[in-house]
Amino acid sequence: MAGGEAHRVTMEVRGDGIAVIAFSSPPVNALHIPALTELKRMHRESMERDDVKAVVLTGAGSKFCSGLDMSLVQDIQRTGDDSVLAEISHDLIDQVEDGKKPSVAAIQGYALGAGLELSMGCCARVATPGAKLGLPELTLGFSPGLGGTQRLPRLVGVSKAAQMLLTSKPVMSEEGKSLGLIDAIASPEELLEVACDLALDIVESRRPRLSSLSRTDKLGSTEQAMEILEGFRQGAKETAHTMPEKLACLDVIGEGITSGGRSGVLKEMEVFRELVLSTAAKALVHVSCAQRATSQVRGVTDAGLKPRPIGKVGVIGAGLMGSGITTALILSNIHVVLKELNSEYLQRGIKKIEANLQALVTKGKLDENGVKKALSFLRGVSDYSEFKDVDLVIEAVIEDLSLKQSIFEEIDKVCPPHCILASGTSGIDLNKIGERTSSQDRIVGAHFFSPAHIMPLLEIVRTEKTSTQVLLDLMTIGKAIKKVPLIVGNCTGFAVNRTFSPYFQGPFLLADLGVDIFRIDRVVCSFGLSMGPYLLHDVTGYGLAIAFAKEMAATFPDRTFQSALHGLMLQHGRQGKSNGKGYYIFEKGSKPKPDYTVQPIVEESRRITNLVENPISISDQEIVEMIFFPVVNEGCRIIEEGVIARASELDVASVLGFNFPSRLGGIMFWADTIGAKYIYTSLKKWSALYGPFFRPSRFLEERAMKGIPLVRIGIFKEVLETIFFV
Ligand SMILES: C[C@H](O)CC(=O)SCCNC(=O)CCNC(=O)[C@H](O)C(C)(C)COP(=O)(O)OP(=O)(O)OC[C@H]1O[C@@H](n2cnc3c(N)ncnc32)[C@H](O)[C@@H]1OP(=O)(O)O
Repeated sequence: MAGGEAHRVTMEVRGDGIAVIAFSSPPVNALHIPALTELKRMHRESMERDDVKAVVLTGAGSKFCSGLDMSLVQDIQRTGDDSVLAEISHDLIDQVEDGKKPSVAAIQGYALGAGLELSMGCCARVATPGAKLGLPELTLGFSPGLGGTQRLPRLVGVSKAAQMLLTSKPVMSEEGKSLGLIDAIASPEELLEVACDLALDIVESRRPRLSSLSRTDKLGSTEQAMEILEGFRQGAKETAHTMPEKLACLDVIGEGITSGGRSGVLKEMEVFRELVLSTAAKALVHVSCAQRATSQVRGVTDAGLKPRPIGKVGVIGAGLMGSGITTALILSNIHVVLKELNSEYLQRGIKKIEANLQALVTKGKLDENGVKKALSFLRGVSDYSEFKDVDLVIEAVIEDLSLKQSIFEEIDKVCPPHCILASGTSGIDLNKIGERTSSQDRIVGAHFFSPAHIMPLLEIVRTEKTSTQVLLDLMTIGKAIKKVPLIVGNCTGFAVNRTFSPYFQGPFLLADLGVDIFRIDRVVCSFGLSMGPYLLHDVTGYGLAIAFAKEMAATFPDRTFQSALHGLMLQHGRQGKSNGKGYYIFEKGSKPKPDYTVQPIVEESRRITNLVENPISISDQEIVEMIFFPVVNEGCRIIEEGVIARASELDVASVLGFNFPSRLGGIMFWADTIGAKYIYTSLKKWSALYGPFFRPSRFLEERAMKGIPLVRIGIFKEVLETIFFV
């Protein structure tokens, strides 16, 4: 949280001479300048006071600390000034470690990033059961900056420390205890008492006072330690071209081993500075902050309303989407009545749900008890009799307007008047879906991304009539099932599919210009997407793409490029993965292979479209640009039309809903790293050469001419300040 008032640090000196210093910055006790300044001041005071023998540092509430506040990280990135970090390292953590009196950390809930670093400065740590302890900085593109790379290896050994740092995975306090990171585990009720007792034990020499940075007992010999690091280095080298921070982090640990902890801390600061200011770190922090900012929606979360409880949900349709949505709901202990037309379809859907749960067991994310528990929240039905007490209905049938209209007409009658009526459509106009109901204010879109129990984005589509309460309720249930809810306006394709609609056209236009389709897939993968567009279409099937292309062409006839290729593929008996034959060949047990016998079909499409006489010759970079600049362009239209509230929301949507590389910061952030002017000029050139698909939007043109970025960086701070402090 940004700003000053929400941060509070208190000190209470107990009768036994222990000063309990508690810092509070809800909701996760992230550290920002005001809290750090207060913390430093109070710790210094505790060292000076005669009535204080030792200090216990703790977080207020049920959490210790989630690390440095993200808005502070963004401030450092914006100004390039990280002097504040050196101050914290020197004036706080070093003071905690080397001060006249011992300090003990009492950790509840979690200690992450700077939180764990602060606790490692203490001479002992007590944690609640299951508390998470970790250094997740590498997921943000930089390495720790407050001594974490030096103190962690000295507490848990080089191998475990390198593993924790490189994977960014936290350990629980129980493992932390066996590793030596934690000295004692205590229930939340006893935590403070145990920490105070431990502090007194140190004061009265019943326990040694240990300084993490001076310890060497867990490091082993220099040769052994360097050999361990070399092992990790070999693994990190494979990804070094995209993730250099892993190697840099290992170098910093190495510096501490060969030259001592102090020298390691200095090197760590230098590397932190370099990495935190890199484009990748800026991009990753931007996505993380933009994601958090989506939970503050003007006119919804600040409307003074309380979310209503959602105890029971009706899901209509047990196909791929319906079963995924149901899986997500029952995994979060929400009662679901799943409705299908008949028991055969229903059983098929329930099997899919069971398979979804078993896949989580295979991945180690759920155990058999968890499966049983989740299934106990599910009830399959084939009529609406059990819908009389549901709080929310999510319709997830096929994309057929008249079918959806009749379903909504029926649920409008059978469900209670407070029940939210949501459609899982991925693009049909919600006004049309709810046309035959008498309650437009409770109609809303709940667009999940497939597989719905895994993909984190939930696009909540509002019409002009959707009530604020309904939006708030759906946001709340979205969060409860671990989704990132994004409220968007109602238009064809909504925000995400509409923005990315050119991605379903551009690669086909390129093929019709003579660019090899397998090269297109390779280039898109090297750009950072997990799958190229042709393989994606094989996997998802062509039917959906053809239907969506028709819908886009009907709404935006002036700029939609329609390729004949999918239709031709179907005519030639190629359906993609579903029948094993598409652009790729699908064989059991092996990866999909390009099927070069598809070339005559691609040629046929080229002849039909007749865009150019001879195949064009372009570079890999131009392929990326010709595919993704039109996406940026459509995103600009979405922003201009107000379908989303902030450009950064498209970054979140592109990363979470479309797997756009987070290291590029999302589609609009990436566009800004290239520059609106270059994108505009390129689109203008291609539009003259290859048609209106590339025509630049007015918004892009305006930004290009005025030299204004498409996204306002630092959105997190700005949103929070607007909501909480203005
Ligand atoms: C110099 C140092 O080495 C550098 C650092 O310390 S960098 C920071 C490293 N720390 C991190 O990356 C931790 C990131 N946070 C998390 O992993 C998780 O938020 C958590 C485990 C702390 C809590 O998870 P959970 O309980 O599910 O809550 P979650 O929904 O994620 O967050 C709750 C709220 O806290 C906010 N928040 C979480 N971490 C934050 C942070 N570091 N700064 C600011 N706000 C934060 C979120 O915005 C969210 O706000 P909202 O209610 O308005 O949406």
